[in-house]
Amino acid sequence: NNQSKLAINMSAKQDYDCVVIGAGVQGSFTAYQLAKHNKKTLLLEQFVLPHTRGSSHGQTRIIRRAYEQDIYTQMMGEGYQLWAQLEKEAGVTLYRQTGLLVMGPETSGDYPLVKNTLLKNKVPTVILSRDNFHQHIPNVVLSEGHGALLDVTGGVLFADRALKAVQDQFQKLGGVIQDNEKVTEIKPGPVVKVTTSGGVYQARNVVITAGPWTNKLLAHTGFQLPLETVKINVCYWKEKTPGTYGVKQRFPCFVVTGSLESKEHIYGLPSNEYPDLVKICYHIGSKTDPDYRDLQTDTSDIDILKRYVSRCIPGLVPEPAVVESCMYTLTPDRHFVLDYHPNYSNIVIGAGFSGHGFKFGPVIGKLLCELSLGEVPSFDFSSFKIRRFQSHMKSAL
Ligand SMILES: Cc1cc2nc3c(=O)[nH]c(=O)nc-3n(C[C@H](O)[C@H](O)[C@H](O)COP(=O)(O)OP(=O)(O)OC[C@H]3O[C@@H](n4cnc5c(N)ncnc54)[C@H](O)[C@@H]3O)c2cc1C
Ligand SMILES: O=C(O)[C@@H]1CCCC=N1
Repeated sequence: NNQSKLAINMSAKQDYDCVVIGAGVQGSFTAYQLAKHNKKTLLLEQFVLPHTRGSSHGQTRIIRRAYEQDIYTQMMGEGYQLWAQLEKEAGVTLYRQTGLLVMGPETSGDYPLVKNTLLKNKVPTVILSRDNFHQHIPNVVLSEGHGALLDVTGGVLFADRALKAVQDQFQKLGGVIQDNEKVTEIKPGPVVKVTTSGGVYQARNVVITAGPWTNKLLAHTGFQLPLETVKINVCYWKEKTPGTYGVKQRFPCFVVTGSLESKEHIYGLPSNEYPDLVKICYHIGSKTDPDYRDLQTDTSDIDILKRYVSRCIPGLVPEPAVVESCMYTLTPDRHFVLDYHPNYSNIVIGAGFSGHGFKFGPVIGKLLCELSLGEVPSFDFSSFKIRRFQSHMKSAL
């Protein structure tokens, strides 16, 4: 019976080269890379897969090279190649090029930084003038004082499909996924002991990619990162005329960048996953505990979105037709954490993807794998090291 199976599992320790904790986009790509390097790898997930309770679910995500900082634009150079490689290996389409429309205060905040990064890194870009904006992007109103450009490489990633593809490839390479197994204890040491609701595992190396639950897991190792988890209301808005903002009509993904004066921080994707519904979200959420996400009921973001939609996207009904939930795990500077655990060099942490990590999944998986194998990382990850938070950190002991 189940009880005795559990008793047998709990007593028999199973050995792996590496245990990856958390089967979101980052853990799944890390496990896949480790298996590609012939490492005996276990990917643990607390929920039954696929699930909708973390940060990687949903049908779509934006992919883009448009960023304020060179490092992300450059990382995505390799990112696109690795996405294409997975598409080829798995025989599925994961990326649809739509372009990414960036709009924002022309001379302040993030817009001029993004423009500069794109041009400096020679990313195919079209700068739109106020005069020709309407001709290229009908049915969107460009706010007064805003500039607009198109990152031609931008588009949609089919997120759920991508997660399944990378997990399938991992298993084809001999990797093991145990879902519905929550990690309840991590005992660091030269061989790390990982206890779950279903068994006990040992590995020379562990990678923690637990998204919003990262600090709950790190508490077992006596360490905490300065992370904040927020809930995002994922809103879908109905087209007044079906197809006006459709992926098939090549309506682009878009981002409205903020500045000190205008705190819009809004982004959207063409209608695709639900017929005639355009996904538009606010990039700032309200603090939540991932185990009680649905108790966070703040909807002030939806009020901001309603005003924006009615002012700038006149072809949509300014009331969301569908609202789903997702979470960001924020660092104070909104940059990722990709590093060794400060006290245990055989535990690697990938966390704090701050609401923009999906597109980087293949690159992050590669880097976390390299760190775990003790290899020299293939790109300079100094911006992502934990020591930048020295003043924020506190011990959980
Ligand atoms: C609304 C929304 C829109 C976004 N849009 C974009 C976008 O357009 N483009 C983009 O690039 N990024 C976007 N992102 C960000 C991106 O989706 C995230 O950065 C990324 O999914 C984070 O992945 P993760 O693997 O770190 O976390 P998660 O997906 O949360 O994975 C962590 C996993 O760890 C598991 N876990 C936790 N604790 C345990 C435990 N004790 N035992 C076992 N398993 C455990 C969890 O169940 C979970 O499955 C968006 C995010 C949201 C919420
Ligand atoms: O990461 C992305 O591209 C999106 C859009 C901007 C805000 C967050 N996620």
